[in-house]
Amino acid sequence: MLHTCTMLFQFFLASHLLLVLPFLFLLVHFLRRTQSRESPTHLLPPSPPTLPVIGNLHQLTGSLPHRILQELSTKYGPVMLLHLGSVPTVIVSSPPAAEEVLKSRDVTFASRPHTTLTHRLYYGNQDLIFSKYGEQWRQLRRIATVHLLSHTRVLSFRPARQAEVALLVADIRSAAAASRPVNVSDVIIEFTSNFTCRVALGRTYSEEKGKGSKVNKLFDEITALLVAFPLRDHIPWLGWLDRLNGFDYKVKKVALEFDTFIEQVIQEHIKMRNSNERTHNSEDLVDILLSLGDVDSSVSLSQENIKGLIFVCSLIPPLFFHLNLKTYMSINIWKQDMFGAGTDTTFATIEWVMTELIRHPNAMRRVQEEIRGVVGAEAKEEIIGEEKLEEMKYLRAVIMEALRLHPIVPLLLPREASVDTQLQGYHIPKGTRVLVNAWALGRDPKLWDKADEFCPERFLNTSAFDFKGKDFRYLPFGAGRRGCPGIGMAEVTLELVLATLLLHFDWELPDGMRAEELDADEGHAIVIHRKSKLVLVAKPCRH
Ligand code: HEM
Repeated sequence: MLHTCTMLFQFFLASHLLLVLPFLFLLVHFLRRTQSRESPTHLLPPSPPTLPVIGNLHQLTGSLPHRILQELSTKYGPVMLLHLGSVPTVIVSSPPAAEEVLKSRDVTFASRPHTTLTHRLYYGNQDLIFSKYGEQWRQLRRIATVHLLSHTRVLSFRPARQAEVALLVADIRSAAAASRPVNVSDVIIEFTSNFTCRVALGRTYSEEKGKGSKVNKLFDEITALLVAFPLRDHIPWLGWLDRLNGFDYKVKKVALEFDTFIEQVIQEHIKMRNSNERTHNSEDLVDILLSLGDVDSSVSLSQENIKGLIFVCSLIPPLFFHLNLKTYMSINIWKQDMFGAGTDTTFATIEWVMTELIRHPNAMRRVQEEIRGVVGAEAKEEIIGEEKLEEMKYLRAVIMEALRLHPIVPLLLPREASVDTQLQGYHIPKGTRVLVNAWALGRDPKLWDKADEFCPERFLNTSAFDFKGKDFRYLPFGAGRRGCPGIGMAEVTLELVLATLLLHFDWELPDGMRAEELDADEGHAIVIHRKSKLVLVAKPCRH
């Protein structure tokens, strides 16, 4: 009896379900349509058509990514969704959208995506640049701003800065005396790498027999990996191919060798600290990191944190630069990654400023007059007093304008939405990557008068812009809580080097080349350098 009842009930239920299901289906469909029409909360940003598996990757070839993305955004809008393989990536290229990412929803977008390489080379992302937003990042950021890159610390590096600037001037003088053109790119990279090496490690390793070539080889391997394209990061289901083609093995091997090297640097510093056998006068960044626990009880750093901080504070790249500059150049520095947060960026900026000044003789004349006027009688001295830099307003405007046209990290560093959120009314699912196209913002004719022209005057007599991202049209150092913490260090280095070069020398193009013939092509990289090296003739100036 019970069995019959159950059968009848099941039949009844099934026949009703058959009637009810189409109705339910229509209801859900209707609700969905009403919701998407009435509220934009589930509307994704516009997107160019995608191909299966690779998404929009095929559209990113042929030119530089920031230029391609700028062109696409004129068609698809300032908040545009691309699929890089299977990775949803939003590109932002208007001031209100940038402000939402970097200011009003800063916390939501404060994480960085992790990739195979950053995870394995950057100590499981236990560094500052690639840390997810959270307690670990907060602690590392505090250490960087309070202990490593504070105003007082930047001042304390003055002797190292001045000593290296003196060597730079001597180098250029000797080229001028021999009537040789100066390879400005080479001398500037040597300066920035030597300076950072002094500040960071307090010494160089170049003179150690045998070690140089071993470390060079390691660096060759890292560079090769940095320009590779791990499938796992963009098309995860093909990740097994990374194992099959040996990529995973190489990354593991290089990460291990690299760790052994950093470990050795740390051990040398510990030994020196214990025995008081310091070979240099002031503390370097490794010393500071190692003694942090003694001076700040709130700091607790793991070995991985220390190594990660050493790694990102540009302590390693300059070392390699120093070990063998020629090898470094020959293995193609132009393809370097953000590996040298401090070194590479400062070097590339100086190169662009000199390029624009040579192409604009009026601006060159004006900035030289300013510098020579401010320095006055002191001009006989080789090195400018750093307190004089404050007075060089036009020089600052020149640097700002060069960075508007050539923001050397044109897409900033990638961010990631840590929860489902909104951006300019569009729905942004958790995990979406976000790139802010600072290059497009700086060149937008709707935002700037004569947007493609070099015109430093636009930054004179105005306090509307700064390097911290006060105005979202101008973001060469990013903005918000993940904005660049090295601005203070970069500013003084850039100003001192440029003021010195422009004080002591008049600059010309070689072989009768005309200013309009000098190219300003950009190389392929995350930090954008000139494509070719900048070679100029320096004529010592008697003031
Ligand atoms: C002209 C020189 C420089 C430029 C143009 C520059 C630019 C940038 C940019 C665009 C970012 C990403 C910001 C964002 O995502 O909003 C960044 C981050 C960073 N920069 Fe710089 N930078 C320069 C020099 C330096 C120096 C000298 C250092 C330190 C020695 C440094 C250390 C860092 C670090 C650690 C981060 C990551 C911060 C974080 O994720 O919390 N930078 N920089």
